[in-house]
Amino acid sequence: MSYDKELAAAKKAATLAASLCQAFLFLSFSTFSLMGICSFMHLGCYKGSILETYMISYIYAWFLDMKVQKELLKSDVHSKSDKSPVTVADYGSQALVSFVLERELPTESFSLVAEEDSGDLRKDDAQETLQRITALVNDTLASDGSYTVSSLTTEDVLRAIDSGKSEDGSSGRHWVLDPIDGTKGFVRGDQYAIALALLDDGKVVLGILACPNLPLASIGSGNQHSSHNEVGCLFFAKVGSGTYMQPLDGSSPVKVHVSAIQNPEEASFFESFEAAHSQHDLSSTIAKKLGVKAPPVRIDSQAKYGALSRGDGVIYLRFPHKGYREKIWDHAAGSIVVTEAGGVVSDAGGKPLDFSKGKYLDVDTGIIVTNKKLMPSLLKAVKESVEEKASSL
Ligand SMILES: Nc1ncnc2c1ncn2[C@@H]1O[C@H](COP(=O)(O)O)[C@@H](OP(=O)(O)O)[C@H]1O
Ligand SMILES: [Mg+2]
Ligand SMILES: [Mg+2]
Ligand SMILES: [Mg+2]
Repeated sequence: MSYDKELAAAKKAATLAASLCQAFLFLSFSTFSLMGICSFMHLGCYKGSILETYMISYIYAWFLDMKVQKELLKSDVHSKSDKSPVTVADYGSQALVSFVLERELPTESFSLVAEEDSGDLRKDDAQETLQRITALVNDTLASDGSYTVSSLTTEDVLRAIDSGKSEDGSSGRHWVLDPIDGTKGFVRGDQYAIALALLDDGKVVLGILACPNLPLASIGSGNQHSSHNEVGCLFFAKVGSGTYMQPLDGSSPVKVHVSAIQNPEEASFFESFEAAHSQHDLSSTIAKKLGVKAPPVRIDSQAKYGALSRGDGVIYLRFPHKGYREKIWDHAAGSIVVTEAGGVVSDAGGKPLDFSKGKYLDVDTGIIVTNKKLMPSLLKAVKESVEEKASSL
């Protein structure tokens, strides 16, 4: 099975969803830039040329932005029943990916296991939000121009969000989508990813990670905010064919490989930015035991898998706090991106991840990722550290 058609469709869907997300952030920024200009002129500062005024206003607006961007985004950030955040862009991205996959693969039956659903958007008080989502989807489709569709209605968008809705991944083909992975990072202006994978009979056969804020250059030394770096990476992997990375603007892909570092003293490791998502103290004990010298590189989302697949770091450690159950959309795309680049992804007991059991991914204690050479010593350090932590409680 080649999965070439599916890969092309998935790349297109994830790339368009990435544009939607960036447009959402840009619009948020522009709204406040405009407010900045208006406030500046209102304050009676209009004395020089139009250009000068514009430039000074822009700087003024930029300062204003820095202060209020979080406030602005709050109006488009909602809280789900589990208290986790979801934004207008999460829903828009899911609707768009679902729309593009169905358009590009009309002859295939469509089954989608995705993070979001339309439940909250069907409530009376969500109508304004639903309209903003619909406008964002329509604007993205219009600026892409590939599909001759009249504008989608709010009902079309609700239908697209729930289209193919499925929880069963044990047999047949199922798309697995996280429309924005790392929503907290997205809202903060940090890393996030659109993560899309295809399961065939319970196995991940292709995966895409669109990481709009990830520098094209290595973030190995933790320079994810470097202003010299161009950003926007698309990672893609197909079973048996390796992993590639290309700029999100569409330039040529290059094949990537995990780092070959075997000496932990030269290795750096990734973990979640959010301490609530992973036990940082446990990772630190493991790293020390292993002999890792570098401090952790903490970034949001499956951008960690992407960065590891191209050798920016050597290890990714994820140990959710007790009671949390991992979901397949948080790891399906990332895991194939790393394994096709030569890495290994397992739970803390060394078992491969099993994506065939529906939306949950039940793992022993946590998820660990590294290259083949380092995995045995990492597993040993993990086992000892987990036992030590358990006996100290
Ligand atoms: N208490 C918790 N423990 C572990 N993971 C959690 C968590 N709460 C939320 N998450 C998951 O962590 C993901 C982000 O991963 P990371 O910490 O690597 O950035 C979230 O994805 P979403 O942002 O798609 O909801 C969410 O699924
Ligand atoms: Mg979420
Ligand atoms: Mg996620
Ligand atoms: Mg998400």
